[in-house]
Amino acid sequence: MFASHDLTFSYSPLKKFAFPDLRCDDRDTLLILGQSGSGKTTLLHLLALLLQPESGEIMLNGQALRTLSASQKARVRAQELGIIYQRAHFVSSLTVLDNILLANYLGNKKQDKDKAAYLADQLGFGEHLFKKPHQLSQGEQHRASIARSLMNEPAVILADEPTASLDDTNCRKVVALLKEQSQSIGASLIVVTHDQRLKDEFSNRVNLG
Ligand SMILES: Nc1ncnc2c1ncn2[C@@H]1O[C@H](COP(=O)(O)OP(=O)(O)OP(=O)(O)O)[C@@H](O)[C@H]1O
Repeated sequence: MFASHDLTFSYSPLKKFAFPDLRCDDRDTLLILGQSGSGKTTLLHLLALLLQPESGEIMLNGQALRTLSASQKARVRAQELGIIYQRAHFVSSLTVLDNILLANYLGNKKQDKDKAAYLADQLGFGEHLFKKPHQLSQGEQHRASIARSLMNEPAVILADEPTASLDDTNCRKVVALLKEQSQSIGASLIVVTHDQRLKDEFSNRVNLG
């Protein structure tokens, strides 16, 4: 179970955020909707332990995460969190496959090429695995980053606008795959988005305004 309580954060004295409490059980989903600038990415980065909250707590299966050391946070991030960033970040000199396998390497797990190939096929970019990231379209790069986030069977999948650059067909496919994966590995799935198409796909929703 993944939850946050009383999370606050500020970039400056003029820009303060107080986020609603969140809770997402294993195999459950949570959609966080908000307009551009409402703080969706900020919240996702807090949950991903990439930003330090001013106050409040983040709990994963009963463990408080806010006060972990930097190296403990890095371990949780690499092993327990599958993060899909708004913009995909890849090592440009490596193939798409090796970029996906990097998740295993960083999580200190065995590199699983079969799993990478399976996810790439499911996400519709199987024929691009041996290309360099810049040779893929934005949508394909985004799907590659989704595959990378799932490689270590994380306890929590955190997705920032996972469907923003996708047409309706691929949007449905990506949502279905994220749900199917979170079900099969027992993960909590948390999606932040302004994409109103996702409203009907998730029963648990929080609005950031
Ligand atoms: N590093 C930063 N320094 C200062 N202000 C920032 C920083 N990052 C974001 N902000 C501000 O905080 C607010 C929320 O940003 P955030 O990226 O979390 O919004 P968002 O809801 O994800 O928006 P979008 O849908 O456009 O990506 C914005 O007004 C933004 O300008």
